[in-house]
Amino acid sequence: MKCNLQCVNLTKSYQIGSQTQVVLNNINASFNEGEIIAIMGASGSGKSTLLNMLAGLDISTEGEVLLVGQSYNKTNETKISSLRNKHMGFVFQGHHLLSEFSALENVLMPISISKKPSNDQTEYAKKLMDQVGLSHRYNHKPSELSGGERQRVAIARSLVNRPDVVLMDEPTGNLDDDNTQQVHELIVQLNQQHPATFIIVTHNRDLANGLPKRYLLKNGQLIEVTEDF
Ligand SMILES: Nc1ncnc2c1ncn2[C@@H]1O[C@H](COP(=O)(O)OP(=O)(O)OP(=O)(O)O)[C@@H](O)[C@H]1O
Repeated sequence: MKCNLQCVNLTKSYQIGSQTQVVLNNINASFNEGEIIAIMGASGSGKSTLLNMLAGLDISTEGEVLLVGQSYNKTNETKISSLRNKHMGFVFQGHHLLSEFSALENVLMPISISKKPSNDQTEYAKKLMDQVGLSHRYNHKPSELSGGERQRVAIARSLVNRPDVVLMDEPTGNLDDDNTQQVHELIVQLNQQHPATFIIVTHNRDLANGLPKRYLLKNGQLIEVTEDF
C-alpha cells in the first residue's frame, strides 16, 4: 500500500510567555492511497494546527510530516510549495472561488497560476465538472451558482492536479442539510474514482460516521475510533 502522507513523532507546541501549550503530542499516523478519513475534535483540540502541519504551512516543534515520502523538514519554502502544488488538493469551508472567473476557469486555477492549461488539462477539468454534476455550469460565475454548486466547483478544483492527498476542512460547513448530504455522497464517490487519500476535518458526525476510518483529536493525540461518534 502506498503511503501518501505520514506523521512521524509529530509534535507542535506554542509558547505564550513562559507557558508552553502542547497542541499535537507525538502523533504517529500513516494515510494510504485510496483511503478516506474523517478527523473530528472539539473546538481548540488542534484540528487547524494539524491541517497546517499536514499541508506544510507550519513548522513542527519536533518530528516531521512526509508527503509522498518527502519530509517538509528537510527542504525549503519554495520546494514545499511546489511539493504541495504537485501532490495536494484543498477544499475549505468557504469555497474560496475567484468571483471574476467562470466555474471552469476556477477549476483550472491551480494549473493556470503557473502556466496556460493545455487542451488535455482543460478537458480533464471539464470531466471533473461533469463528475461533480456541473456539466451545465462551465461558464457560470460563482455569483451565478448556488452554495452547493460553488462547493462542488471547489471540490473539482481540488482534484485538477491529480493530487495524491486532498485535505478538506469542513467541506460541508456552510451548506444546508440537503446539500450537505449531496456533497457528502459526492466526496465518497470521488474517492472511489480517484486514487488519492482524502482527509476530511469535520464537525459533522453523520459525515464522519459514514466514512470507513475515523480519528478523534484529543489531548494532543490522534486516536483511531472504531465506534460511531
Ligand atoms: N499561533 C498560535 N499561537 C498560540 N497558540 C495557538 C496558535 N494557534 C493555535 N493556538 C492554540 O492551539 C490550540 C488549538 O488551536 P486550533 O485552531 O488548531 O484548534 P481547532 O481544533 O482547529 O479549533 P476550532 O474547531 O475551534 O477551529 C488552541 O488552544 C489555540 O489557542
